[in-house]
Amino acid sequence: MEPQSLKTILDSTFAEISQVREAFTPQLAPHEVGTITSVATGIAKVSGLPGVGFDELVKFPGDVLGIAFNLDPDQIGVVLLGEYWHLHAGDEVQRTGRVMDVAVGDGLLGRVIDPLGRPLDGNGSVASSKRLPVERPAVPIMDRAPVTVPLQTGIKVIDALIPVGRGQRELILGDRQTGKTAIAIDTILNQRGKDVLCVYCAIGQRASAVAKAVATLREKGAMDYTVLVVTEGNDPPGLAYIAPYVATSIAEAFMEAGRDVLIVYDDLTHHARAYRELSLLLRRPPGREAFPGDIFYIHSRLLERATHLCQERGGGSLTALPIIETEAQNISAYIPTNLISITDGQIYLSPSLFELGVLPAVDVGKSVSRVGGKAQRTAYRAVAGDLKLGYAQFEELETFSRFGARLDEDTRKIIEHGRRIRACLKQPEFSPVAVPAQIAVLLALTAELFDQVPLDRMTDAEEALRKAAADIPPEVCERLDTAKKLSDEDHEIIIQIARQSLADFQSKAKSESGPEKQTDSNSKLESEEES
Ligand SMILES: Nc1ncnc2c1ncn2[C@@H]1O[C@H](COP(=O)(O)OP(=O)(O)OP(=O)(O)O)[C@@H](O)[C@H]1O
Repeated sequence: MEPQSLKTILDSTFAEISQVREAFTPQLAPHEVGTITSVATGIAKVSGLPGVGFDELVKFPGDVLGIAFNLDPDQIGVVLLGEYWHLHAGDEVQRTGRVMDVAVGDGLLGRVIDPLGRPLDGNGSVASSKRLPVERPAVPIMDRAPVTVPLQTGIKVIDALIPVGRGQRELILGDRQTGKTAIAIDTILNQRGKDVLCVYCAIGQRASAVAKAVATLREKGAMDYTVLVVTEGNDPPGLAYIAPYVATSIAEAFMEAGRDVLIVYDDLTHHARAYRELSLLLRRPPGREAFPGDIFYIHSRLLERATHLCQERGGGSLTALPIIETEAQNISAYIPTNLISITDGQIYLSPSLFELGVLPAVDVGKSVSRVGGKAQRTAYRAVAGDLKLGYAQFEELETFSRFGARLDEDTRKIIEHGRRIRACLKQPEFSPVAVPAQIAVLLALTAELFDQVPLDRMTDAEEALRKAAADIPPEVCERLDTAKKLSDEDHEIIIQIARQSLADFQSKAKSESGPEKQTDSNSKLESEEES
């Protein structure tokens, strides 16, 4: 090599090195690291993180995350969001400088995830480009619109008597094993083809119950428009605590994109219990039933996020169906009363009706929908008043008649009519009924067409009428959806169809039984009275 060229090479190398040296600016990022002082069930106490913010995520060894919850001057209380068996006092804890967020968007549809967004369905990672914080302020009042569009549940008793509107919050409450989940799942199934997306949030449920819900949704083809956020009973309480907020952020993202969304929280009793556990471990002062003072706030903050957005914000809606489990039918316990006062109505499921086989076991007298009536379709409104009155009168007289009191003809008629209303409102699970079929059954009921059908044939008669409702002309079905009032002609068309389909049952009733047999139950009552 030429000496000249060697010098040139060395010069250029030195020039490059000095350029890099000049461009280099040392970046010292302060990294706050604290240490665990103690670990308990689902929480950890950490010292040495004085700058940590409220709700900030902190990272423990083994990539376990936690949320800074109690900020005391000398140490912080952290809610752990993962398995904590390997954590010990003295382990290092790092700040992350961010709050908890979750992946949102269409990529989540059909997926089953845990509250940290990790897939539980074995279908690989969730495809999503957008993330939203888990805790978000509710939509301001000026951006909200009144509830005007119905959310059909497909359950006759609810759509007719306790209607739910899109953007409403309707509580489902009842003792254990009374069919609360079944109502929520049926409502999700009924949204098939109705342009409503669903989010089902299972909180602290048994693994078998979750597996059953997932299997049902899958089998009935409801997964295409549903997201499931799942925590099981043996997960850390921190996961149960954040699960509904995560699910709500996922639902809100759809709502803000102008979609109608339904969210089910199954159930908030477990959520309240998880929060109580965390609060007691963090030594927050206990209040009524040992729940912390802010238990009302955590639920109201959650449910306030359900709303109907105004047109300027896209017109989307988020309907919430929170579920609460009562103990010994005590609906005036602390958490149920809180939730009743936060929501816009409640559907109460009675264990006594469940035992009698009246399913769904909705106690109409204790259930109410405060805003849904305004959103209800007019065809329902034409029948709902009579139906409610007839059913309420029946319930009152039914109890009375059990004492063997002598009943006059009018009273007997009310009781017999009421029994038929109850029979028509019965419905097996996972079989939502379409609007025209529901209207046909309800109109036939109020027109007293079922009153000549014997009670033991009511199930068949009702089914026959539902099938016959397929003959309602499409233009009439359309008007049932849109018309301001059910016209006399449409009313007559539906009644005619009902009359024809019930004729068999009625004539058989007459020919088989004659007048004596028709009043079968009456004679039973009379014989009871005489004895
Ligand atoms: N309409 C119905 N027709 C027939 N069976 C029903 C109906 N609704 C609910 N069931 C049955 O009742 C049982 C209890 O229902 P479900 O699990 O929905 O109740 P739950 O109140 O959510 O229970 P839990 O308290 O365990 O959460 C289930 O076996 C379910 O199949």
